[in-house]
Amino acid sequence: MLITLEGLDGSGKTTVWEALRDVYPDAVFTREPTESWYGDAVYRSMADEDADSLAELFLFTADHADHLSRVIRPALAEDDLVISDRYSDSRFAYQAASLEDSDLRRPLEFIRGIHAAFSRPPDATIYLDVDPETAAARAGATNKFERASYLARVRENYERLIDAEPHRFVRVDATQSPEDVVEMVERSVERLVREDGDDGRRG
Ligand SMILES: Nc1ncnc2c1ncn2[C@@H]1O[C@H](COP(=O)(O)OP(=O)(O)O)[C@@H](O)[C@H]1O
Ligand SMILES: Cc1cn([C@H]2C[C@H](O)[C@@H](COP(=O)(O)OP(=O)(O)O)O2)c(=O)[nH]c1=O
Repeated sequence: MLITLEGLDGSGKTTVWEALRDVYPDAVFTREPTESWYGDAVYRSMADEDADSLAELFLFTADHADHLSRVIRPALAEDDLVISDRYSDSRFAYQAASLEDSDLRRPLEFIRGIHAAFSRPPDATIYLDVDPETAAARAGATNKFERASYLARVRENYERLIDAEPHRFVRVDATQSPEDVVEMVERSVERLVREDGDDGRRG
């Protein structure tokens, strides 16, 4: 089963991802951007204010393709629980915001279309919901994506994704204390894993 963690920068994904590691020691914990030369290329582009947004989309997507073949698909073939800190929804939300003012029509649909051809959608996605101002303040604006005005557009895209697939997402109020957020997420993951097991027995 593949569970992804999504949300704005500073929403607390890494904090809950670390906490889940203690609860599920046998699960595969992974993240995007990945730790690979593809991930390095992505970080290089992020550090460049003038990077072309379309080229940047394809760098992130190349990193995802490598992540799928090297980590995600092999782990799922072994029936492992996989928990990824960011995944394809980050591309749909962030790169659609970056490409909003480009010549590209309907960037979010375009990016989803590219992924539909090759990706493996998550079984469930925990969305850590926080306002853009809190997110930017927590993240410390260390990269070009961590500005409140940009994050506001990213958040709108996440809302569109949730509207399109309400059953895949679990929304957690990430303005609560870290302890409360971790507890909510742990309870949600426990339920998702249990329901997945029930399905398996029925199937
Ligand atoms: N619920 C929370 N309330 C307040 N601060 C938080 C909360 N969750 C995380 N933080 C702090 O915000 C910063 C970003 O958290 P992090 O888990 O790295 O978020 P992300 O991975 O989503 O960018 C860190 O300094 C972290 O300690
Ligand atoms: C995976 C992914 C990340 N991003 C952005 C979101 C973050 O600003 C940045 C990841 O940087 P990172 O330092 O890992 O931030 P975080 O801890 O918030 O995940 O890359 C995209 O724009 N598109 C993507 O597909």
